Amino acid sequence: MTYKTYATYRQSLQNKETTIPQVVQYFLARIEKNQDLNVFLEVYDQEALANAELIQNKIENGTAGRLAGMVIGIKDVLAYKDHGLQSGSKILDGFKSQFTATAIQRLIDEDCIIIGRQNCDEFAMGSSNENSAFGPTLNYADKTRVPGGSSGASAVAVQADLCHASIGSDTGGSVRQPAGFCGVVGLKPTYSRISRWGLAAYASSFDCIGPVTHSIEDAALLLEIMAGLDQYDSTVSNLPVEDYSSVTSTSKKYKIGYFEDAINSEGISADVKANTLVKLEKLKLAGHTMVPISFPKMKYLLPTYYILTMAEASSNLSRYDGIRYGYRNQNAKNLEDLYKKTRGEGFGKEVKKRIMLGSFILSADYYDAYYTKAQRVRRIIKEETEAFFKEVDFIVSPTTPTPAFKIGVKSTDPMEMFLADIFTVHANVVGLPSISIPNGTSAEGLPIGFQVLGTEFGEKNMLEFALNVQKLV
Ligand SMILES: NC(=O)C[C@H](N)C(=O)O
Repeated sequence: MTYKTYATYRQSLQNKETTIPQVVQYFLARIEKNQDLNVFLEVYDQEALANAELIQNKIENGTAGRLAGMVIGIKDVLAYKDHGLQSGSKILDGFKSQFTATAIQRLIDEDCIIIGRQNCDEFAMGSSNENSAFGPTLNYADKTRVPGGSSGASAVAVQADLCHASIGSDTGGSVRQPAGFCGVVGLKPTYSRISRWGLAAYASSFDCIGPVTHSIEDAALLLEIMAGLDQYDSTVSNLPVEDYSSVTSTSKKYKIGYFEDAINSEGISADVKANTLVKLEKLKLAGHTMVPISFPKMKYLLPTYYILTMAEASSNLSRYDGIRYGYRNQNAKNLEDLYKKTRGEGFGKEVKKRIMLGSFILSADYYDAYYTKAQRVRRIIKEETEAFFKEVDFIVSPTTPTPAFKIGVKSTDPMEMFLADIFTVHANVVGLPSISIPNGTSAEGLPIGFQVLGTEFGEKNMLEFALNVQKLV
């Protein structure tokens, strides 16, 4: 299907070149045909078709909302009332949401169509989508490779044309890293820009909801609709939501920082390095001032991120006790046995590992050595990053050090797997907005991503700059 941006599709609806029911039928057929990708855990076909009819009528009588007929898939960590929600885990077997996430409700209120829920790493813990209780999702560019994670299926859904856009979550790169691996756009807003109400908690001081789209324009539009104050999440910023969707490309000149040492380091594959350097050169030729930044503390990003997220996860996931949600072991002898058996059987390996490490990090004897120290380092990195932004307007990097890797090659080596997040975790550690946009392919035809890190609540400028980067030839 030819779909560039929601605006062009909306135009074709207004011009009666297509109808919403036709579009939904098209996606349902694509989903059916591409089942081997293992993207959707559940498809809401009948409901989507019924909504398509209703919203088509609204188009015809002029009452349709801003997203009329946009077909959206949601990652299996987002609540949608009366629909299944399992966070890619067996422990939530049979669980149905009793309310809808604020971000999703705002999209529905604008007449989008939710087509189904998408596979992901269990509780969003992973960088390859291999940690799902429902099996791995395949990258559409090469089915022997991972799509990235944890919102891997959300990225493949857009890449393989199974829906117009997806809504994922990004705790350490979970939207941007798969977007980079799949050649689509992934946006993580400033922490607290979008309400987390209805997002299954992983690491609450890092978690952000974000869109995966074909275009920067659609990412801007979805952000604008999802963002802003919410009575159910007191951490949401009260800064006014800007009109992100009005951004257009400009010829403004900026000061652009880049981590020279990281781009030239050994861990970066030759094709990622080559495409990134070409982009930096084009930015320079376009008249921007390129500023190499030295960031020796970059090596502390991953340890800080993983220590703090595991600590938060061990606390957040204590609620899955076999009593309140989903799966329950039926042969337990007493309450403690019920907890043990349910959690032992319900959680997968990666989640158990992180709960155990997180509990250790928070234990009385080690709290200061790990948790307190990591919080201090987080603060130092935040201050240092703020200092960078006194000198530059944006910081750019590849989204990932390599293109998508083969299924299975990193699943036995956690350090290797964590390294896939080296460029993306920075934004989450310091709470800043960041976007991944496509930056060509490798010699083997695998997508490569380019990442922009912006300033706090500077989404509008960042989106405008991303459009300018995309335009460079
Ligand atoms: N959730 C994320 O943002 C992905 C990250 N790789 C993690 O496992 O924590």
